[in-house]
Amino acid sequence: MIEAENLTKRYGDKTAVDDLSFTVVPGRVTGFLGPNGAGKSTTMRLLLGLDRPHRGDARINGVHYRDLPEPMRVVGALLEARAVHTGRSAYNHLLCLAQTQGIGRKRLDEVIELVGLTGVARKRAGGFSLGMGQRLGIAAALLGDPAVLILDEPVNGLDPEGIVWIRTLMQRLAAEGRTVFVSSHLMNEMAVTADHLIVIGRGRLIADCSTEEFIERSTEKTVAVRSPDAERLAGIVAAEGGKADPSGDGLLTVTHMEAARVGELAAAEGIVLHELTPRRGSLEQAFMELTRESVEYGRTEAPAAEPAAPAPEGGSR
Ligand SMILES: Nc1ncnc2c1ncn2[C@@H]1O[C@H](COP(=O)(O)OP(=O)(O)OP(=O)(O)O)[C@@H](O)[C@H]1O
Repeated sequence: MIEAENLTKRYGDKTAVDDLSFTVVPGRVTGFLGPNGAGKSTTMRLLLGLDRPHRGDARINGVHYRDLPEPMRVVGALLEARAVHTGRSAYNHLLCLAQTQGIGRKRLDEVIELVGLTGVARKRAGGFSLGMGQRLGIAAALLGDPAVLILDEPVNGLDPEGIVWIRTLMQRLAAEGRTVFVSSHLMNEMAVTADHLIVIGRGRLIADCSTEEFIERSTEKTVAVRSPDAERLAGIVAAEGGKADPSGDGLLTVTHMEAARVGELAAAEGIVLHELTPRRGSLEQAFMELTRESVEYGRTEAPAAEPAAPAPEGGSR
């Protein structure tokens, strides 16, 4: 469990984290979202005792990070600005870390295998690609078999296969009962990875709820209706308080009315439907909507398009 209580951190006259309180519970993946400069990395640094808050408190499993006797066995972390500029091999890099906490070579081999670096473990880590460096960072985070994981942008630099791999790994770690707290700016990815979201803007809490609820709350639901008699149906929907926008080819986008009601009205009037699909907004839309006020640099254009995340295995989130 991770607990942040009234966390506040200032840099000069800039308040990076502003009276932030939240709890991250075990057994699910909790996504940490916020526009650039919202304070995500600062919050993670505060949780990990790498920075001192001006006010408030951060605890991991009830204890301040600095008071953990063997921190790597309790919390594993991957920080965004990690960069392994080392002449050491990946194996030796992990071995040094393991030795500081009395972690054996068996576990070392396990994590190297787990992150898929077995073939390159003896190669110089400094020459690794961004994606391989990311895997090495994740291996380091997992070394102590910790119950809590704090991962800052773990999918950064990973290819699509790597992204699915880290998603599956995070979900598995959470299913094992661990606390998994992960920041990302890839909304589609978070939508299929995280069960719960903590969203911040300008250092303040904006939302702390399930991913479903976040999308539900912040985007308008629509219904896609296709009918050879779209024009007449649009009039009927409008007369009943809905709004139907035609977009050609017999397609209407209906708002302010549930799909069931549209179907009932069509049936009552003997209007044939070729499609009736409830649609909900995307996490990206919800995020843009909720954080509009708190984008730090007054950005007005949409963020760079993100490739759609493939559906998770065996899930529909
Ligand atoms: N060491 C520092 N000195 C001065 N200002 C800082 C420092 N670290 C962070 N900040 C400022 O604090 C605010 C929060 O930064 P932080 O890196 O925590 O945000 P973030 O949500 O992680 O952003 P991003 O998504 O861009 O990584 C920003 O305005 C940033 O410029």
